[in-house]
Formats: sequence, structure tokens, C-alpha cells
Amino acid sequence: MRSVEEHQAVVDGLLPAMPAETVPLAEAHGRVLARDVVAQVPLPGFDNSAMDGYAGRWAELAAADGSPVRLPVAEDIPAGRTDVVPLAPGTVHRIMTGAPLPPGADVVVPVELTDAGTEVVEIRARPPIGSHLRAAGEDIAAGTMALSAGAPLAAAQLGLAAAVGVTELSVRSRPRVLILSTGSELVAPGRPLARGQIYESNSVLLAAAVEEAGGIPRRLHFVPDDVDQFLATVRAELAGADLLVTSGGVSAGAYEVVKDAFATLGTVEFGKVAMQPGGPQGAGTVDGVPVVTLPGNPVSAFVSFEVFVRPALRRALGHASPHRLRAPARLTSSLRSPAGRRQFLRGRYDAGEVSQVGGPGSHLVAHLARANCLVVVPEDVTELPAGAAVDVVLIEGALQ
Ligand SMILES: Nc1nc2c(c(=O)[nH]1)N[C@H]1C(S)=C(S)[C@@H](COP(=O)(O)OP(=O)(O)OC[C@H]3O[C@@H](n4cnc5c(N)ncnc54)[C@H](O)[C@@H]3O)O[C@H]1N2
Ligand code: MOO
Repeated sequence: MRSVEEHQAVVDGLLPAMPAETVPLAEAHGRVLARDVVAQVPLPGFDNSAMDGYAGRWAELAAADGSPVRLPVAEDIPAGRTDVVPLAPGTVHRIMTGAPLPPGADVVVPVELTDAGTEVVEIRARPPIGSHLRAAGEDIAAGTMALSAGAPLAAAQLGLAAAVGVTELSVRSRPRVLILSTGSELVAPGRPLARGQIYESNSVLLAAAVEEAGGIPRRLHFVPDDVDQFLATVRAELAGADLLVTSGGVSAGAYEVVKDAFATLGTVEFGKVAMQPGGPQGAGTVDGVPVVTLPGNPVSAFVSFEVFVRPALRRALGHASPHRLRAPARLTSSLRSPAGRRQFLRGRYDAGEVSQVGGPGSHLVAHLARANCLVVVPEDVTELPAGAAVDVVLIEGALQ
């Protein structure tokens, strides 16, 4: 039996790094940066005011006895003013948030501490020297790294790229992932069910998981447990794909369509991985296209995708951190786990505590939908009391 790490390495090895492409900034959301972005301008770009108020010389803004001072307002500097007028001694400039600080000023007095005068202003209180100033380059200096290759591009990263004047970004191409569910019991949602039939759900689950991992999913119409039909679908659709993910048909039954079909096509190898759920797994290539075969139970398909496919896709996308965030947590109740298997139980994590959501059954998709983490129980642990420390894998958040 393979370990989790061994099968992860096999799946990782199937997926080469995706090539880079250049896209306009607005289309880079959710992508992974392929090349470092160096700031061409500093941020802030110039010394400026953090408040609406008056720029002045600190030493001139208080009388010896602490009473208010009155000073002429020599200039009005709204944000966007581009000429440079130094602050003459004995005067202040009215200044708005984000407007350039006049040379000579060393403090901004917020308008609330004045009488808001436009010709002459009364300064009623003096903040400490240097208050309400934003220094050029204090956020990032020109010529330094703004974003490094491997960064996922979410709102903040795109905002920074725009702030340093970038119009397009080099990102990794998104892998095209085919998804093929198998099972003669499957019926498309929206149609009536006969006894013994179920709605096909894995392809929707896996397509969403592919998208969240950064790939472009394409759901193929599911096929029954019929080797010829399965092979015809695979042969017709495989060209141009970066990965094929199948669900179902890989355990020990009499009609294991995926196992039987790939015995005649490609190099897909099947075996058991020391984990639960997700024991039966397969991986290999067909016509040079990587293939990963996931077990059909919905929770098994989800967990297998999380453990094997997601990190491989993210590594191929050049992600600096291909794995989910993990957190240490205390169990709110005791649990049991099979010996020799790493168990990934569904849980809800909050503030350092985790509660199990449903039992270990890999058909419990409603419980899966309420979970926000997987509770990882190591292979050599069979029992844990309430309060025991465990590791949880946080499964919420597409780009984390
Ligand atoms: N004798 C043994 N039986 C089983 C073993 C074993 O080792 N020996 N392993 C069990 C484990 S663990 C799993 S997981 C499943 C994996 O089986 P398959 O990958 O062959 O999947 P199926 O038999 O096709 O389906 C399992 C289960 O999931 C439902 N399913 C399948 N596809 C979908 C879909 N697209 N949407 C929704 N639900 C789906 C299916 O109806 C079954 O209930 O095998 C165990 N058995
Ligand atoms: O290992 Mo199966 O994947 O439990 O349900």
C-alpha cells in the first residue's frame, strides 16, 4: 500500500509546469504570477498629507503661552495639484488628503483643530512634529519587488500592481482539466429517479474544485459502467487536455469500468493509498495526458482531489504555496481512527477548536458541505480524547 506522500509524488510528477502568458491586469484576477513585478514608482509617490487640514512649520504653530496662533493661508493644495510651491516662513498651506506636501512643512494640522479659515487660520492645538505626513516610498521603494512569481493574484495584489502603474501581468496558463464520472446508477439532476439510481454530483463538485484550484474544468457527460463507452469518450475528448480526472469505477467490484478500461489503454496504475477516505486510487498517462482516477464516493472524490490533485495543479501553476493552510486545533470530542490509515475527517474549526461534522462515512456529502476543514489523524493514531491536539486543513477560500 502506498503512503499519502508517495501517491502525492506520483501525481505531482505527472503535471509539468504550465507555460506563462501575458494578460491585461483586469483579467489576471485569480491567476498565479509567473514573473516578479518590480515597482517602477515608489509608494507613496511623493510626501503627502494624510489628513485634510493645514501644512505648516511645527515650530511656528504654537504660542509660548500655549494660546492659539493665527497664520495667513498662503496656498490651497487640493489632491492632484502638480506645481511645487515651497512653504514661506510664517504661513501655512491649506491641504487635502493625498495632496503633495509643500517643501518646508513638517506637520499637518487636521482641520478639526482649527477654525477652518481660508485667508487666515486659527490653529487651536498643535499635533506632534511629523504628524499626518505620509513619506514618499514608505510603503514600497522604486526598484524593489512589489509581487514575486508564484503569488496568487487576489484583490490586494491586483490593487498593488495597478498602484505601481502595471497594465499587464505575466501569469501561468490555466490547466484544462477534463472530468469524467462513471456509474450506471447515475442520472443527471432534473430528471426523475428510479429506485437504485442517484443524481450525478461528483462532476459538479470536481469542476468547482478544479476552478478553485486555478484550472479550467470541462465536464464530460458521465458514462455508465461500460468499458467501450468509457474508452470512446476518453479517446474523443483527450486531445488538448492537460489532465483527465475520473470518478468511480476503481475499487474491487465486478464492474470497475475505469480500472478495466485503463488496463487496455495508457499507463494508469491502480492501488491503495493508506488513507481514509480515498483508499482506492490510480494515476498515469494516456497518450501523454496525465490521468488521475478518483474513487466514486463523493467525500472520497473531494478528499482525494484535495490531497492529490489540488496541490499538483497548484504546483504546475507555480504557486509559492501549493498546499492549503493548516492550523493546530483542540478536539471538542473524542474520536477513533483506523490503524495504518491517515484519516481526513470533516470538521468545523473556529478559534483553535474543531468539532467533527458527521462520521467517517465517505457518502456523507451533506456533512461535507457543512465542514470548513479536514481533521487530519495520523496513521499511527487510533483514538484521541476530547481536548487532544490535531492538525486541521482549512478548506474554505479559493485562493488561500
Ligand atoms: N470489496 C470492496 N469494496 C469496496 C472497497 C474495497 O476496497 N473493497 N473500497 C471502498 C471504497 S473505500 C470506496 S471509496 C469505493 C470506491 O469505489 P469506486 O471508485 O469504484 O466507486 P463506485 O463504486 O463507482 O461508487 C462508489 C459510491 O459513490 C457513488 N458515486 C459514484 N460516482 C458518483 C457520482 N458521479 N456522483 C454521485 N455519486 C457517485 C456510487 O453510487 C457509490 O455509492 O468502493 C468501496 N467498496
Ligand atoms: O476510502 Mo473510500 O475512499 O473510504 O470511501
